[in-house]
Amino acid sequence: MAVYSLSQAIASLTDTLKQLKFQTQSDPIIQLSVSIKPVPAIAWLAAQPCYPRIYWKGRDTEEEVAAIGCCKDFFYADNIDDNQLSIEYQKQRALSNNQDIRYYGGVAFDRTTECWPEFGRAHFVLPRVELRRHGNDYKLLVNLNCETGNAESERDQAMTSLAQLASPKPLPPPNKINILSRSDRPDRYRWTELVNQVTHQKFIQETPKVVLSRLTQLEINQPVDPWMLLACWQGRNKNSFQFGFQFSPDSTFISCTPERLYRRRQRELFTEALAGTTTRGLNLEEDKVLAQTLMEDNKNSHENRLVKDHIVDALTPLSNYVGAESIPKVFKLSHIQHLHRSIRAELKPGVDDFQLLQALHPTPAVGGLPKEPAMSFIRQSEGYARGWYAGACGYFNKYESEFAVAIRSALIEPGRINLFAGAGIVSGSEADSEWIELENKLTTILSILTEL
Ligand SMILES: C=C(O[C@@H]1C=C(C(=O)O)C=C[C@H]1O)C(=O)O
Ligand SMILES: [Mg+2]
Repeated sequence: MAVYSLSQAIASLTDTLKQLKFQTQSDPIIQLSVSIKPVPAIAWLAAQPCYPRIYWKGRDTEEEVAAIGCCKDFFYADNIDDNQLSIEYQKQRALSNNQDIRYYGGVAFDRTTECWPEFGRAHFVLPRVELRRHGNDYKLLVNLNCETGNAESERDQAMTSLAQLASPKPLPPPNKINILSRSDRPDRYRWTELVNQVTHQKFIQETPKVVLSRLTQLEINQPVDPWMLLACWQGRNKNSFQFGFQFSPDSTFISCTPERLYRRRQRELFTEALAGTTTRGLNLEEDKVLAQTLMEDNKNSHENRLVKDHIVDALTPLSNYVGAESIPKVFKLSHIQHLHRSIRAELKPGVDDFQLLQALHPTPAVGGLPKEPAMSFIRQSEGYARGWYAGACGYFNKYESEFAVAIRSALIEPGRINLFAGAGIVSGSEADSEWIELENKLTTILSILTEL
C-alpha cells in the first residue's frame, strides 16, 4: 500500500472525493483514509487553522489521534441523561457500517449543574479530518456526513478542509510562566471545614467516601500554548492518557490522567480502581519504602477497596463475568504513586456504552459513595462548578470505545490557568494531609509551568 507525504495524501484524498459517486443506498457517513509518513501529531494539530481541535492518546495502547473540524456536532448545553444520549447514538450508529468511525468528546462530572459554555454537559464530535497513529502506522482520514441529503456540498466542504490543512510547525519552546497570583477554591480554611464535616462520625457512617476537590486559579499576563503544555505533560507521565479539547481559540481543556474509566473491545471490558496516593521517593530505596507503606496503609487501602467493590457491583448486572485483582499494585507517576487494581468483565450481549457510562461514571474515585449523597454534598459545598474536571472523555465506536477520567487536568483561558485536584475523604482522613495530597497532585503541572 502506498505511503504518502502529507501533501500527497491531501492530493490523493481530494482526487478520490472528486470521483466519489453518491448512491442513494450508500452509507450517509463516508470515511476515506490514506497511509502517510510519520507526522508529529500534537504539532500538526496546533498548526491547524480550524476548530474544534481534539487530541487523544491512549494509555496502554499505541494509539494517538489528532482531529480537527467537525462534520457532525452533538452538543448538549442542558442536562441530558444516558438514556437520551443512548437513543441519539443508536440513531447515529445506524447510519453506517464502517468500523472505523469514531465520535470523540466528553461528559461533564455532574450533568445536573451548569457547565463551561462551549463544553456543555456533554459534547461529542464526528471530526472532519483525523490524523491517526497506531504504533508506527500513520493515516490521514476525512469524514463526510451526507445525512441531510446534500452530498455535493458535503464533498465541497471536505475538499475545502483538506485544502486548508497546514503543515506541522514545531511547537513553541516551553517558557517559564510568570504567575501573578494564585487563588484556591475552597481555600485551606474552608477545606478543613469540609473535611471535618465529611469525616464526622454520623456523616461518614452513611457516606463512607466523598472525593472533595479544589480549583486553583493562576493569573498570568503572557500567552500559554495549551498544546505545548500538553506535550510537556506527556513527556513527564508517558504511562497516562493525554487528551485535549479546544472548541474555540480561547478555551482549552487538557488532561494527563492515569485513570481509565473503561476500555471496551466488543464485549470485553477493562476498567480499574485507582485511588490511594503517596509521593515518590528521592531515591530507589525511599521510593520502595513509600510504596510499601502505601500498600499497608489502612486509609489508602480503604479508599481503593471502596472503588473496587463499587465497580464490581455496578458491572455485575451487565456482565457474564467480572473479576478484580484482590491485592492492589502500585502505579507510579512522576511525582506521586497510587494504589491500582485492574478489573475485567465480559459484558452480556447488547450492553451499550451508555449503560456503561451510567453504571460507572462518576466512580467513587472522583465522586463518592453512595453516589447520590456524595454528589449532592459536592454540589452544595465545593463552591465552584467542576465542569469537565473529573468528567469522562474519550471516544465511541461500534466495536470498541475508551474513556478516561478527566483528572490531572487544566482549563487554559486568556490570562488564566485553572488547575484541578481532588482527594478521597474517608474515615481516617485528616484535612492537613489531604490538602498536601492536593498539592502533590499539582506538582507535575506546576513544575512544567514554573521550573523551566
Ligand atoms: C480526584 C483526583 O484523584 C483521585 C483521588 C485519589 C486519592 O484520593 O488518593 C487518587 C486517584 C484518583 O482516584 C484528582 O487527581 O483530582
Ligand atoms: Mg487519597
